[in-house]
Parts: sequence; structure tokens; C-alpha cells
Amino acid sequence: MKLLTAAQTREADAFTIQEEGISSTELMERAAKAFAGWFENKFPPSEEVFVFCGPGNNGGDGLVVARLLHQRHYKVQVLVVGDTQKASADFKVNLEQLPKEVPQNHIKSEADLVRLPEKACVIDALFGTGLNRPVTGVYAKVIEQLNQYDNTITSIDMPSGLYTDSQTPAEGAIIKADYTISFQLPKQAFFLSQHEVYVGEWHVVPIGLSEQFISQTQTNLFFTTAKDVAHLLKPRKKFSHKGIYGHALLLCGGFGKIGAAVLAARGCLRAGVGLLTVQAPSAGYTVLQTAVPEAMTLADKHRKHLSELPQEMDKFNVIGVGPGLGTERVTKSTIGQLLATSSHPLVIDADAINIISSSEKLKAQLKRNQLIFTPHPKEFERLIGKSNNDYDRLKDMLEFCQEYDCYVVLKGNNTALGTPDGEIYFNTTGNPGMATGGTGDVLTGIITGFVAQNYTLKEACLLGVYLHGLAADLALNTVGEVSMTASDVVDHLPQAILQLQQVT
Ligand SMILES: NC(=O)C1=CN([C@@H]2O[C@H](COP(=O)(O)OP(=O)(O)OC[C@H]3O[C@@H](n4cnc5c(N)ncnc54)[C@H](OP(=O)(O)O)[C@@H]3O)[C@@H](O)[C@H]2O)[C@H](O)CC1
Ligand SMILES: [K+]
Repeated sequence: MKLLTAAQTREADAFTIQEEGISSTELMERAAKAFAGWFENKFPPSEEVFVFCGPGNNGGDGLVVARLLHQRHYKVQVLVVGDTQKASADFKVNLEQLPKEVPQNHIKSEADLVRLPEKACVIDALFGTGLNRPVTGVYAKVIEQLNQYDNTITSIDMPSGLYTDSQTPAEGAIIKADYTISFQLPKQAFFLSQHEVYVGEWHVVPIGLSEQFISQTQTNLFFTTAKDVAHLLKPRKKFSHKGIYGHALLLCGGFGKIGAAVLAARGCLRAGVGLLTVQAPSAGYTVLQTAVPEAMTLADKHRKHLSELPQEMDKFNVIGVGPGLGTERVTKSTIGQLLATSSHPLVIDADAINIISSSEKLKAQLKRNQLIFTPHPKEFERLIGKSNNDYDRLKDMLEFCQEYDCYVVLKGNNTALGTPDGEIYFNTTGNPGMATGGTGDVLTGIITGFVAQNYTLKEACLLGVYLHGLAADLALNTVGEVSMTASDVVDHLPQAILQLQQVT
């Protein structure tokens, strides 16, 4: 699904209004109804509600929400912040329509700030997508005060003060919402970990913005839903044999980290690979043969570290390399040999990334292969250097993707896939239970397994990342976030694939 910028969202509003022949206040009514519907499901009418309204249409939404909640018997108060002379037309219309029974206060300066009852709910309608500069002055005072209180804050469309699609300047105050309810589509800002503290838990409510407009709009930013990836899954042919589903090679594991090879191998097999060979240090031979009997194991001549490539490289159609390898000199030179001689698609993770990061010579070899990198943020930093903020990191990622004609799976809360064409796809599955050793190894195996089956590199990344997160989400039911291990994730991969196959 596409992500729209603030400017594109404004155009979508205008287009919808024209297409449907409705007024802007009608669209505002629709948006506020959608928000109020979510709010009613979440908070019972016993809660007192304070709606803080800014001067624009976000504030206008707040006024309609206050009216609607009042009609549903919530005890609502409205606090209009700032200068109402400058308020938007739809704000003014809805201020007129606010029932007399709803108390209204005006906060013009710091002196007008009010204390809130302990249990009251706050609705933040100060600013939405129309924010065009950092929030300062009386608005900032209100935001700072609300952030200090323990009251639950639900933001309309955006946490006020946060820019929708670019870095918010440091001097601006930003609401720290518990919930953000976004209209029609999420915003790019929601997918960046630096914003977690402001956005809180986000939900999207539909408000009927023009599908035609959205499908015509050009963007390089997407978020991945089940519908986006389900159709990528290829059904198995009736006259199947293992040769059709590829032969993957995993170069993984080192002394004390043979488990990384086991996890990657299990991920690869569960992703449906036809044949799998794992080359591992000889100390890992028995472990691998026992733990993953479906995989063929090649024992490296070195007992503890990867030190050689298999003899017959041509029979493999993809190589996954990195998990558990370590960065010993012999392993570095083996990676060098791999990059210099192989023309396979490569899925490069963990220590293989670290090894490449430390050598300009190795980086120079990269352009020979089709490549997928799967770094976590620290590995990514080693590869391309430190970025100032999450937006810059994404920009740096795309530059890297273009320079090396490669894909980067930047792992995190919302794993971001960067493509050589300059697109970014934010994943929507997964949970904090995955923040545990070995889950990345599983992902490397899964993506390698999909490439082996002739999925394009982009499809393999999108599917792999989505299913990996979905498997972890399914594991939540049985093991929860705290106890989740990488093995739980791989154990739930079959269920995740079955679930995705049901999506039409
Ligand atoms: N997109 C939809 O589907 C719908 C969205 N709606 C809601 O509308 C807002 C966007 O409304 P908009 O009026 O464009 O913008 P805001 O309400 O966010 O704020 C704009 C006003 O605030 C002033 N401004 C901007 N930045 C600051 C600041 N840092 N400090 C003070 N004032 C600021 C600006 O005026 P200026 O002339 O001073 O620049 C505007 O007055 C969207 O988020 C939704 O909530 C609709 O309801 C319909 C559907
Ligand atoms: K808001």
C-alpha cells in the first residue's frame, strides 16, 4: 500500500471533495465520526474527555469529535488553544455548532493552562498534517504540560508537533500520544523508531478518500500488508519434484555459533526450498546433521571457522552467508573468494556484513552479484556510516541500494526494505518478542529459501520479511513476547504461510 506525504493527503482531500460533490465540512464530519467510533470502542462514556483544539482543520476535527462524544453522553470539555482569529473556515463552522452544554475554555497564554482530573482522557487535536513549522509558544506550553501528566492522550491524525514525512526540527514541542488514530492511511513518520515515543500505538480509520486518486498518485514509499504480499506466493505445481524448488547453499556458523546455522537452515527449509546444503566448520557437522536432518551438510576443513567454499558451486542457485560466521582472518579471505568468484545471488547478513564493511577491497567486489543485505541498524552503521536521524538513514540506505544495485533489508520494529529503484517498503508484521538472538538468522534462511525458488529478489525480501514477522505474531498466542525465541519464530512459519495463503 502507498504512503502519502502531507501534501499528497491535502490533494486527496480536495480530489475526494470534488469527486463526490461534498463539502469540506462533510469530509470533516466523516473523519471525526470515524475517530469517534474508534474512541467509543476504546473508552467508556464514564471517562471525562478534554479535547485540545488548534486553529486548523485538525482542531476542526476535534470540535466535531467533541460534539459527537457529547451526543453519546461523554462528559466533554473543549479547550481552544491560540488565536481563533486565524482559525480555518471549517474550524469556525464547527465552533458555532458546538452545543452550549459543552464547556469551552480558551487557552491564549501559559496563564490559561488548566489542571486535568487524574482519570480524564485527552484528545489531541492541536495540529495534524498541516503543521508547517516547529511548535513553539502557547501551543508548546500546552504540549509540554500534557506530556507531563499521566492522562491517556489520543491524537487525531498525527501527534501534534510531529512532521508527517520529514525530520521535525529539534526546537519543536511534540505530543507524546498513547494512541494515534490516522485517517485513511498511516503516515511515514509512524514507521520510524525515533518516533515511537510520540506516536504510541497507531490505528488507521477509513474516511473514504478517493481510491482513484490514491492509485494514480506517484510515490516511492509503501507499507506492506497481507494483501500486498499474499498474491506473490506461488502455488506448488502438481507434478513437483525437489529440483524445481532450487538448491540453496548456506555459509553459516562458527565454533560456539553453530546454532545460527541451524536456525538459518530451518528457516530456509520452512520457506520451501527444494534442496539445502550447509557448509559449516567441522565442529558443527554432527550438530547440523542431527538438528536439521533435511539439510545436506559439508564439513569445512577448519574445525572452528569457515575457511573454504564448496567444490561444486554451480549446482547452487543462491547463497545465504553470514549468520554466526565470526570475523577470523580465514573467514574474511573465504568471503573475499566468494565475492571474487561467485555469480550467484547472495543474501548477506551478520558477520558477512561486518567483514565487507571493514574492507574497501571487498566492497569493490560487490558489483558482480545480485545482492540482498539484511543488516540490523548497528551492522548497517558499520556498512555505510552513522546517519543523523531515521530519515537520513533511509536516504543513505537508498543511496547504497543504488550504488551497489542491491536490496537492503534494514531490520527493526518496522523493517524497511530499500530497492535499487529507490523504493522503500515498511513491513507491518512482527513484535518486540523478536528482539532476541537468532531471529535474524531465521530471516536470512527464509529469504535465501525464497530466492532459491525463483522468486525475484524483491519478492523474496517482501515475502520473507512479512512472513517472518507474521510467524512471530502467531507465536505470541502460545509463548508471548517475553519467552519468544528464534526457534518459536521458525516453528510458526508453516502457520504463517498457511494464513497468508488464505488471504485473497
Ligand atoms: N486528510 C484527511 O483525510 C482529512 C483531514 N482533515 C484534518 O485536517 C488536518 C489538516 O488540516 P490543516 O488545516 O491543513 O492543518 P492543521 O490543522 O494541521 O494545522 C494548520 C493550521 O495551523 C497553523 N500552523 C501550522 N503550523 C503551526 C505551528 N507550528 N504553530 C502554530 N500554528 C501553526 C496553520 O496556519 P498558519 O497560517 O499559521 O501557517 C494552520 O492554521 C488533518 O490532519 C486532519 O486532522 C479533515 O478533517 C478532513 C479529512
Ligand atoms: K493531532
